[in-house]
Amino acid sequence: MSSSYINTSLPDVGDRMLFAVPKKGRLYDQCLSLLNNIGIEFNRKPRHDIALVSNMPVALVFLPAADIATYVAKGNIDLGITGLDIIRESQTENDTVELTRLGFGKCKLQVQTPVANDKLATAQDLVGKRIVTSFINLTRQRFAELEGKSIEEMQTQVRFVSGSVEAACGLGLADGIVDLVESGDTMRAAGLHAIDTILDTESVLITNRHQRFPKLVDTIKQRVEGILMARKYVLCQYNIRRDALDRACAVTPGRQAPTVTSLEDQGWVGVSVMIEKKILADKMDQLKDIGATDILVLQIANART
Ligand SMILES: Nc1ncnc2c1ncn2[C@@H]1O[C@H](COP(=O)(O)OP(=O)(O)OP(=O)(O)O)[C@@H](O)[C@H]1O
Ligand SMILES: O=P(O)(O)OC[C@H]1O[C@H](OP(=O)(O)OP(=O)(O)O)[C@H](O)[C@@H]1O
Repeated sequence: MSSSYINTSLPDVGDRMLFAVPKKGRLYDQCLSLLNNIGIEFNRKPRHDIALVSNMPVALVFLPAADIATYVAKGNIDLGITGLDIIRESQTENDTVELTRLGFGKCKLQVQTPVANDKLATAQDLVGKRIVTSFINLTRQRFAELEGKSIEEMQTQVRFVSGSVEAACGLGLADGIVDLVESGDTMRAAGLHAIDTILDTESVLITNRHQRFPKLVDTIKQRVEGILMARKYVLCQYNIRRDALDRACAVTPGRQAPTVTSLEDQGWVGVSVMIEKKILADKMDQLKDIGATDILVLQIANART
């Protein structure tokens, strides 16, 4: 459960909590931005995969995203950021605890076939055929389910390749593939289309069941959730006639309840309330319709729930 680094050129992590983040790839930039936003300060030397955090008893460990779930599940790492797809594929969901979904790294794990082959239009059409993927466990589970058989007995052949999965059909290695799709550009460029979705995935903050540092884990979780909330909501302030307050509160109920303050003019109140960004414009229109004035919208830099 505890860390045991023997390479003396590595920084001494001492009794620090180990926090794994992807060392490169799709999640890297967003993870660094999140660490910055939650006030984690560190200096990573070139080619070093461990960086000591200067303002918390934490050491960051930069690992391939694909391995992070396994390290966390086994207890070698206390906290980590990786994709839900990786957790499911590495079958570590029972040994990891999902703390928070992070809202980035969103994509779908999809079954894809050549557009030109209209005989392969549904996942069922691929049963018994050849599939290539980096997600063999999730693919086998899906096709065993479609066949109504166990993974040992299923007919569909599922083979592993580590990357450039989309090339497999064109090269004659597979009839279909299973791979991640975000914009769909990679899939379309390879002449493929999606015929089934196995999983909707995004990045998650995970820990394990052995938690050596529950307090620190909780602090980081709260900081992350504060940043996610700040990104999702704005603070809206407006004035409304006292007799229209009930209607205004129905339009903007807030996360818990609006804050209502008295104004010098007894017939009016000021309201301050959090509103989700995606419904803001609509809510402002509705407030205007019921007579609200001086409707102001303020960005939230950070929050604690
Ligand atoms: N196109 C994408 N859009 C959004 N998220 C993605 C996309 N591709 C991958 N991800 C997410 O990022 C995780 C890591 O994928 P990535 O391709 O960066 O892995 P990697 O193979 O470790 O990196 P690299 O390809 O640089 O070696 C995936 O498991 C998934 O959760
Ligand atoms: O739908 P899109 O927006 O095109 O994204 C999908 C692609 O992104 C991922 O690969 P990535 O580009 O990270 O490189 P990789 O194949 O080396 O993992 C994934 O494996 C797809 O190939």
